[in-house]
Amino acid sequence: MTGDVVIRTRDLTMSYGNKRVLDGINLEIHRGEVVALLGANGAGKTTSIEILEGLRSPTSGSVEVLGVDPLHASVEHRAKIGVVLQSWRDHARWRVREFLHHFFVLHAPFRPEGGWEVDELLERVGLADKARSRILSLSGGQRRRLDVAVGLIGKPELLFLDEPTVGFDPHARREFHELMHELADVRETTILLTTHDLAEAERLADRILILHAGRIAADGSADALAREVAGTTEVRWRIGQDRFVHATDAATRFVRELLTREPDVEDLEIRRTTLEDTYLTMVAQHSAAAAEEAAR
Ligand SMILES: Nc1ncnc2c1ncn2[C@@H]1O[C@H](COP(=O)(O)OP(=O)(O)OP(=O)(O)O)[C@@H](O)[C@H]1O
Repeated sequence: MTGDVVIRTRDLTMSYGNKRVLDGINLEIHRGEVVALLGANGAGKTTSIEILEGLRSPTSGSVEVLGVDPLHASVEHRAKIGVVLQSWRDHARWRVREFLHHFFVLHAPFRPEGGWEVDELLERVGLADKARSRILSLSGGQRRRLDVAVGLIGKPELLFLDEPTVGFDPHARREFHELMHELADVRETTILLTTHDLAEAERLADRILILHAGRIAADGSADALAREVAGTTEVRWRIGQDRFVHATDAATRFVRELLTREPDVEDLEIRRTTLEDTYLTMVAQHSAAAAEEAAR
């Protein structure tokens, strides 16, 4: 992680009334990183993103996004940031191309080198054949793709995506993932996304953050987190009536030695630890640690 710091929070807290949602978040995200923010419903993901976007004022702590406090950012500064929020915008009678063109014009004064053309972007999000359709005639997934296009039109340096692929069919999801990889790898766009789809997080993100009980319960690549919990791979086998399971980082060597040692092995299964396994284990560990701390 050598790039510039694009997002920095120090001791960030957020309460709604007397309900503490974020409880001292310290975070640095670097240029070109793709970071997935995970957590249960109500964990504070949207709240965090809204604070980083400058839509919400935190209770305490400091926030810097592209070097400035997002609450006091200029229009020029905001133009460097693309946003795909959870909520739908209500522009039912607009036509798809007209709608995207509207945002293109808004961004025009700040247009960076190599920005998207409207038709090029419609093509990339798979809406070229819907360019003249009214927004009200789009399916949920198509509407979501248009939201993504609106977030991208200014060629942002930083992209916030709140559950971007809800309603996407598998094909659209695959194309979206390819586009995100291209943005991060070729254009060095920094991406912070929330998702409940852990397979998507694993596929897309260099780095996973798990938000739990107002704190960052885990921070690392999917592989590194899996290693923290146990091994990255689970090996299962049976000898006679007895069943065995072993977590390891070196599955091939382990299996080779096992078969040499135990010629009667049957039902051998090798299963990579998924992010879902890691997530559930880490949240459980964090809950137990928090309960222990509260009891002290
Ligand atoms: N404007 C608000 N006023 C009061 N409480 C709020 C407000 N917005 C969010 N909350 C509460 O803050 C907590 C965090 O909400 P937030 O929407 O940030 O969670 P989330 O992690 O994005 O959840 P989800 O996965 O369901 O989208 C929840 O308990 C929610 O009820």
